[in-house]
Amino acid sequence: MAKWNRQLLDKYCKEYRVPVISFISSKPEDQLKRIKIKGSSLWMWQNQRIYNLTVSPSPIHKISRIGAYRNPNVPSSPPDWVLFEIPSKNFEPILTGTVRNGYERAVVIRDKGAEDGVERVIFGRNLTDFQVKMCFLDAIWWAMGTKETFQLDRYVQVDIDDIFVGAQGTRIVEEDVRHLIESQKSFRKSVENFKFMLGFSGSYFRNGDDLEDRGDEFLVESAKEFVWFPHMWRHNHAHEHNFTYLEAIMVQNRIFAQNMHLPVDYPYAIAPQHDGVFPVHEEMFEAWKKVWNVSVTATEEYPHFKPPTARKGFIHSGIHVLPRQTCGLYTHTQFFDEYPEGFEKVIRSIQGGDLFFTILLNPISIFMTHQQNYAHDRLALYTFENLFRFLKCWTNIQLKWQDPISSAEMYFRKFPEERVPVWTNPCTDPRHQAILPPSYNCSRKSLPDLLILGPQKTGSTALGSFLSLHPNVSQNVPVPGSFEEVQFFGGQNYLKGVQWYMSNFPNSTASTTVIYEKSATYFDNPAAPKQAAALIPRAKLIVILQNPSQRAYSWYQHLLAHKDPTVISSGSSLLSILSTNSTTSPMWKIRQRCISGGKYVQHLDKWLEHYSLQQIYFVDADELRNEPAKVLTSITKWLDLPDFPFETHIRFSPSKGFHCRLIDGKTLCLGGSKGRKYDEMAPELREKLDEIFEMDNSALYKFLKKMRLKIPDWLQEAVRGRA
Ligand SMILES: Nc1ncnc2c1ncn2[C@@H]1O[C@H](COP(=O)(O)OS(=O)(=O)O)[C@@H](OP(=O)(O)O)[C@H]1O
Repeated sequence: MAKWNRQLLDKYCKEYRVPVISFISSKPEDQLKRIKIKGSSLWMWQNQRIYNLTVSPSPIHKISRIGAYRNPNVPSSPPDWVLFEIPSKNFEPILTGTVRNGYERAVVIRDKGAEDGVERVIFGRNLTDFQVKMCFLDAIWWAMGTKETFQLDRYVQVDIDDIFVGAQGTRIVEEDVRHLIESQKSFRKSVENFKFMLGFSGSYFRNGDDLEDRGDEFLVESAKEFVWFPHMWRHNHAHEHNFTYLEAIMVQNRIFAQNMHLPVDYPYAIAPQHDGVFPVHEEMFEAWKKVWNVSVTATEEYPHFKPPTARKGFIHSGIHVLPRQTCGLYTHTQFFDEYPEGFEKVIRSIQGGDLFFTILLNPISIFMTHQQNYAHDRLALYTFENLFRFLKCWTNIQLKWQDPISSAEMYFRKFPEERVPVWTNPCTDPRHQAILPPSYNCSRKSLPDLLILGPQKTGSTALGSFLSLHPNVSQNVPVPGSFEEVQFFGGQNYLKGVQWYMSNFPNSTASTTVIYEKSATYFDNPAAPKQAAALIPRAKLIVILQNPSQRAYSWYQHLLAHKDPTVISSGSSLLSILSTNSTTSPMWKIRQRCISGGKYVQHLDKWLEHYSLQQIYFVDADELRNEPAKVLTSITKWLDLPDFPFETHIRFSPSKGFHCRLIDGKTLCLGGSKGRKYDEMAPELREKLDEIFEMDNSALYKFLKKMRLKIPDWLQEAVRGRA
C-alpha cells in the first residue's frame, strides 16, 4: 500500500479504534526465511511446516475451544505456512503451531496496538484449515464488538422426509427404528431437547417386504417418540395439481395421521422436492393453510439452490419459509462404500468442512435427510453423531433443538429484512423451471422489457400512451385501484407474487418486441430498484426529468382535485405546507410527497446500484410536452424498434392544451386528471420551491454533465438562476 494511504488508514483505525485483520502469505521463491515486519517489532518465518496446532488462551476466542490441540496431517501438506515469533506482552498468540525442532510459534497473532495504536489480528495462513477459519470468525466477531449480542447457541433440526416412501429393499426395518430411538436419546447429550422430525406420506404405509412392513408398524407404535409433520399423501409433486386435488390428498394424509395416532403437533409441513414452495405455487399454500393450518415450512430453493451459503427465508401468504440446508445425504445414498465420490467426502464435510461451518454460521440449521438414510448402513445416524461430536470437541457452541414454529419466530426476528421475498424470474433457473405450475408459460413473453419509472406528475401517462401507438409495443392491462398502474415493485402488490405480476401482461403477441409497464410510483420508492433488478435485470428504464418545482405544484393540484382531507381541512396553501417542520404532522407527509420525486440524483443513485447507466433513458418533460413525436422517435431508436411515424398519429389539441393521440381520425386526449387547468404558480411559491430544490438541481446538473447527457433547458436555467 502506498505510504500516504497506509498512514491515512492507520490514522483512521487508531482514531476510531477499528482493528485490522490481515493475512501474510509465504513467497516460495524467497531465500529469506526470517523476516522483520516493517514498522513493527514482530518477526515472521515463512515457508514453514507445522506439527501441532493449539488454540491459545485469548479473549478473542468465542467459538474456538481454548486449549484444543491437533496434528494437522503435516507431512503431506506443503511447507507454506507463515509463523510469527511470540515476542513481548504487546502481542498475544491466538493460534500456535510447533515447528519440527519443537519451537512454538504463532499462526495467528494479535498485535495489541501498543506500538502504533492500531490493533491487528495477523494471519500467517489462508482459511483452508478449519481452525484458522474459526480464528478468523472469532476475530471478525471480536472486531465487530459483538460481545453482548454474540450467541453461542445454535439450533439444529433434522427432518426425515419420505417416511413410508420408497421401493422395497430401501426401507427401514424394526431394528433401524430402534436405532433411531436410541440415537435420538444419545444425541440429546450433545443437542439439548433433540428430536427427529418425521415427514410422512401415508399412502405408502406397509408398502415394503415383510420386515419393512414391520418397520413401518413399529415406527407408528413408537410415534410418540418423534415429532411428525405432513409430507404429501403420495409424495405428489405439488406444481402438477390444483387446489381441489391438493386439498383432497392432504385430507387423506390427515385422516391417515388421525387413524394412526401420529402426533402432528406443529403447523409445519414440507413439500416433496420443495415443489410449490419456491417458486410459489399459490394453490399449494392455500391448501396447506386450509387442511393443516400450516404456518412454517422450509426450502433449499430460495433464492436459489446454489450457493448453499446464500440461502434465505421469506414470508408469503402467512407462511414462514425457512432456509433448509443439505447434508449430502440423498434417497439413493444408503451404503458407505457406494457413496458417490467416496464417503470421505461426507467425513471431510463433518470434520471442519461445509457441514461443520453450516452449523457455525447459521443460528438455525434445518437439515434434510430421507428415510432411506436411516436404513442399511444408517448413514444419517453416522453423519450426525460425528458432526455433533466434532462440534463439541472443537467449539464452544451449544447445540439445541426447538420446534419449527419457535425457529421461524426467532429467524425473522433476527433477519427482519428477509420477511418480504425478493422475487426472481423462475424461467431463468432450470431447477425452478422444472417445478413451475402449468399456469406459467416460460416460452411466452410475460415480463416487461421496459419500465417507465416516473416520477409522478412528469408526463409519464402521456409518454406511455404515445409509446403504445407503436405496433410492436404492448403494455399491461389496466389495474383497477391504482390509477391503472401495476405498482408492483416496492408496493403492496409485490406481496401478490410473480405470477400475479405476469398475469398483467396477457396482451403480447408474436409482433410484440417491447412490453412496457409505467408505474410513476417506482422512481422514488426505496425498495423498487432492488426488487425490479431481481426480477427483470435486463429491463430498460425511462426517467422523465421535470422541473421539480413544477412537479411539486402539479402534485399539490392533484391532491386538491382529489380533495385530500389534510390539504382541504387545513385550508393549506402549498406555501404553508412547505413551511411545516413538524415531522410527525400529516402535513409533513404531504410536503414530502410534493418534494421527494424531485430529488433526482438521490433516487437515481439507488437505481444505478442495480442497473447500468446504459439501461436508463432520460426524457426532458418540457420536450415531451411540446414535441412528443420527436421524443418518441428517439426512444424508438434506443429501444431498437422499427421506425414509426408518430407525427402522423399525434396531434395538438387547442382545447386540451396538450398533444393527444389521433386514432381512426379521432383525437383521443388523456382524461381530465392529466393536464389539469389551474392558476400558474405565484412567484413567491416558485421562489420557495426553487430554493428547496437548489442543491438537488445542482446535483442533477453535475450528474448529467459528468455522464455527457443532455441537460434540459429548465435545468440550465434553474442552475444559472440561482448561481
Ligand atoms: N400530452 C399530455 N396530456 C396530458 N398531460 C400531459 C401531456 N404531456 C405532459 N403532460 C403532463 O403530465 C402531467 C401528469 O403527469 P403523469 O402522467 O406522470 O401523472 S401521474 O403521476 O401518472 O398521475 C400533467 O400534469 P398536470 O398539468 O398537473 O395535470 C401534464 O402537465
